[in-house]
Amino acid sequence: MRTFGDEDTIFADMDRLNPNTKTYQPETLPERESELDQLHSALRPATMGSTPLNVFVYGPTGQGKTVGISLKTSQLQAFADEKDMDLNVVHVRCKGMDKSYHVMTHLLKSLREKRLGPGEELPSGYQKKTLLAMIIDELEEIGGTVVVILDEIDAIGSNDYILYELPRAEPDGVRLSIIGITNDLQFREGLDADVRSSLGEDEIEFAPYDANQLRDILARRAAGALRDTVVTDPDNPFDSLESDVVADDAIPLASAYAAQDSGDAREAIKLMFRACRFADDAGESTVAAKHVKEAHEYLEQAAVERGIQSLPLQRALALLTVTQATITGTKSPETTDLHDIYQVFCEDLDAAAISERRFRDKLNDLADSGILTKETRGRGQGLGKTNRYELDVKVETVLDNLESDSRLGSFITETLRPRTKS
Ligand SMILES: Nc1ncnc2c1ncn2[C@@H]1O[C@H](COP(=O)(O)OP(=O)(O)OP(=O)(O)O)[C@@H](O)[C@H]1O
Repeated sequence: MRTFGDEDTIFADMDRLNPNTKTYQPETLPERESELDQLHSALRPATMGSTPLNVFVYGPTGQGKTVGISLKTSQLQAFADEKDMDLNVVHVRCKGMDKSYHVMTHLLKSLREKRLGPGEELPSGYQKKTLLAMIIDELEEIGGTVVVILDEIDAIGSNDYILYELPRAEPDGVRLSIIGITNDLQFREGLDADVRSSLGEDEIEFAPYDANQLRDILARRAAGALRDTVVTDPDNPFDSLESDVVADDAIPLASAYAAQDSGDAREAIKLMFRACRFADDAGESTVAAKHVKEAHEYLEQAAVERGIQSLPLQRALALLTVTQATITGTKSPETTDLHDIYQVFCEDLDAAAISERRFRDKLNDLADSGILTKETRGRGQGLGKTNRYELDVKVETVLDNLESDSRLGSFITETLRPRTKS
């Protein structure tokens, strides 16, 4: 067994490469200079005793929205504290709150904690209107300038009561600004026109990072995280990176993978972090492209496994039909063949079967998420076309990840698993 403490490591400060925002928050975001300038301009009225503007911030996941807004509002808070101005920032993460009501209870709790300190109970049992009145009262108790950040606000779906009412509330003696953040572009498009115009007095887009920006981000985070690794010119982090630990091609490869996926900085950092940990755990002194490749495969596999584990029942059953066909050696089965297998499975499981057309949609969903491959072929002259499906993952991966599902577990153990052994 390895012993703690006496191992060599390539890390100087591991937290700097940890993508978890609670573990490490960057002090600067040069790639978001222009977006943060726009936010600056919306918040600046607060420094002059006026009301800062409401802002709607949108862009895909992992683009520095949360961290950027947090940097800018902390800067504003520090300024206000220095000048003895009455200003408070309240951050509510709406993820997992599926209604305006939940957002309101959490907002009220956060506002109370701002004033009274941590440990406030989540209010419950109130009517929506009463809750709104309580929020307004609490804002008035706090007074001065209050910036409310509603992060991942798309969680509330179409239930946008809070987004309609809050910007219209006029608490006495309070200069209120609301910053709504979302990574769901459809949510933004689908907002009521009134809500959009009052909440989005200013709208700021965080467009996806390109590969060069990701290279700079990774270079800055690697410097400081890894031993003997420094950036000598902050304006050109990647070009000026000097390192005894990172091979020249490692960061470009990690950035290229992330840029090709979605330009997500969180993914890029996660990939680089994993590559560094692989190298470190193997006792190697250099992080090379091979570690990045290994990390990429590892994370892709982990994502596929999570995807399989969270499949709804009908999609999981559709996947099991292709798995069954693979186990029995049927090459490229057609939808009809798979639907026949599916009906037998449904009988065995005592589950209601869906039509072949809907079943085909489930197979296509699985192909879209990279768990199956789909090929459309002609059946021969005048006979139309047919879709054929194959697993894009190992049989074992499917069985291992669905076996813990309470609806399917014993069916897999008793019916499918034994066939893999024959
Ligand atoms: N320009 C940057 N420089 C350094 N790190 C960055 C940069 N942009 C983002 N990050 C890092 O990437 C991760 C994701 O950032 P953040 O949480 O702010 O993204 P987001 O746009 O709010 O994503 P989501 O919509 O999923 O909440 C964090 O670890 C953050 O520190």
